[in-house]
Amino acid sequence: QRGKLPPGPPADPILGHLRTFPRDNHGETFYEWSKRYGDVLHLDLLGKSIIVLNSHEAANDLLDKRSANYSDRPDFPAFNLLGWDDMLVFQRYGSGFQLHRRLMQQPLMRQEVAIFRPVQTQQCHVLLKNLLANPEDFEAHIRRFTSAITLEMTYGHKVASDDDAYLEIADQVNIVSTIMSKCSVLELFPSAKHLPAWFPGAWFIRYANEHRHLIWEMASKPFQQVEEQLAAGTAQPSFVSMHLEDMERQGTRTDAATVAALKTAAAHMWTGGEETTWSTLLIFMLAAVRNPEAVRAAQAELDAVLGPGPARLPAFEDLDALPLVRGVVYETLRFHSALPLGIPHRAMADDVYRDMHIPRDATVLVNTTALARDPAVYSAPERFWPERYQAPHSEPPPTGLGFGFGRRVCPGRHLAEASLCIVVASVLAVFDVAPAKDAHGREVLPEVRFTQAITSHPEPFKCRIAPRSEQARRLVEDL
Ligand code: HEM
Repeated sequence: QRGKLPPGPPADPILGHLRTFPRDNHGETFYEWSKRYGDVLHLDLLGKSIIVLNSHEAANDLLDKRSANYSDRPDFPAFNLLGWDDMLVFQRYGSGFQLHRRLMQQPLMRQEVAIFRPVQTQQCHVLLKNLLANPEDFEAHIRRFTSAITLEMTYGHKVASDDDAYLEIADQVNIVSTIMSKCSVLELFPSAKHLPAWFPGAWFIRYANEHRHLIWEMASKPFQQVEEQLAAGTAQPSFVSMHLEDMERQGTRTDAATVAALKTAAAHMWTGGEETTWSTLLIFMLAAVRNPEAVRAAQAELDAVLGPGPARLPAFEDLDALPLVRGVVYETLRFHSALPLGIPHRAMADDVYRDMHIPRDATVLVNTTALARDPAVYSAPERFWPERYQAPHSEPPPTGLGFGFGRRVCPGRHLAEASLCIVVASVLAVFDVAPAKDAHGREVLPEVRFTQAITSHPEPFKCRIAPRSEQARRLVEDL
């Protein structure tokens, strides 16, 4: 039986919510609307149903428990223009999805990603050295960290210096990521294709046409190099080499479709993993500057485990003994998501939820801004409070709001969490992060302002990063 559509703000009979649909700060606006109309909102965009989920309960009920109906994606005309329709993240639910998902998921399972720890540790040490030498360029150093680990994990290519030729390819990828990060939420919808040129966002179509070739250039060169290295017996273990060797053993190495899928999956490690990890580490830096108490508590924990000073740098093996450091990572994910509205899901069939009719083909968005403040899950949600995840509070980690739901949950989440934990632990172990000072020597707390797009990170801000002690400085200098 069909119930009524979920509630929402008043709509124009023809344009629906096109005029009221927020141009920016979508999460905040949807959150405000949810307080008035309920945690499941319905919006109409030129006849297209958009469902916005604003609570953990609704997101879990629909996207996890009923994932058979909500694991599809809507069409992404703008990204299709970039030639990205083969990428797992944009793939419709079906056999292509299963193949791509298997390729991404298997080597990125919790136990499997431990193989990448040496790469993450080594590049984290490069990051510490760069932060010590040139702290004001922290954004660029974090970018170098995410590019270097991605190149080595995906293709086994070790970045030895800033002149590395592959970093040029990584720069191209960053251009593509910038394209993605500039794409506004409105452009996610099929109606974007029909928008007149004057409409904010239609510029993307032209931009996509001009830059489509980049992604394939970036995918081809390093992939081909791994193939040559395997033939010569010189390949380093990586996502691509491990898959190609497996395919050799299983006799599928000559299957052009599987090889093409692997090439796309490898490119996806960049586009899916690089920008999001970089954004989240910048969100951590902003949170650290603004929450000195939480930082001090985590540093006291680090000193207790590593020895005062600290006596040594943290390693992956220490993380189990550092619940507050992990709490800082969780609070970072909750403070602001690198994907504030997740990646849209699609209802494959009509559904009824709490007497509300969810129409077939509706686009389903998760509003992480509302989930982060969900009073059923988080107490004092506005507080950056890493202790909330420990007993006796034991609030749940922000897994869904950080990494998504159901069969589309982020396959890179274990890898991403490992990168975040080792960087957060290492930076806090050796550095103090404080607000920058103005001309009069007064501290200026950076504002909480994020870029407004599908992916999101803090607007550029200044801070002071300095060694916590002479001992900390020596530890980094000696790396
Ligand atoms: C902090 C870093 C990261 C964050 C916050 C993040 C977050 C997300 C979110 C929210 C989704 C959407 C899930 C859904 O639709 O319900 C997603 C999907 C995805 N992520 Fe991540 N991610 C991160 C890192 C990575 C990494 C390192 C990789 C690859 C190695 C990766 C690969 C993917 C892929 C391929 C998808 C699409 C999955 C699908 O459509 O089936 N992500 N991610």
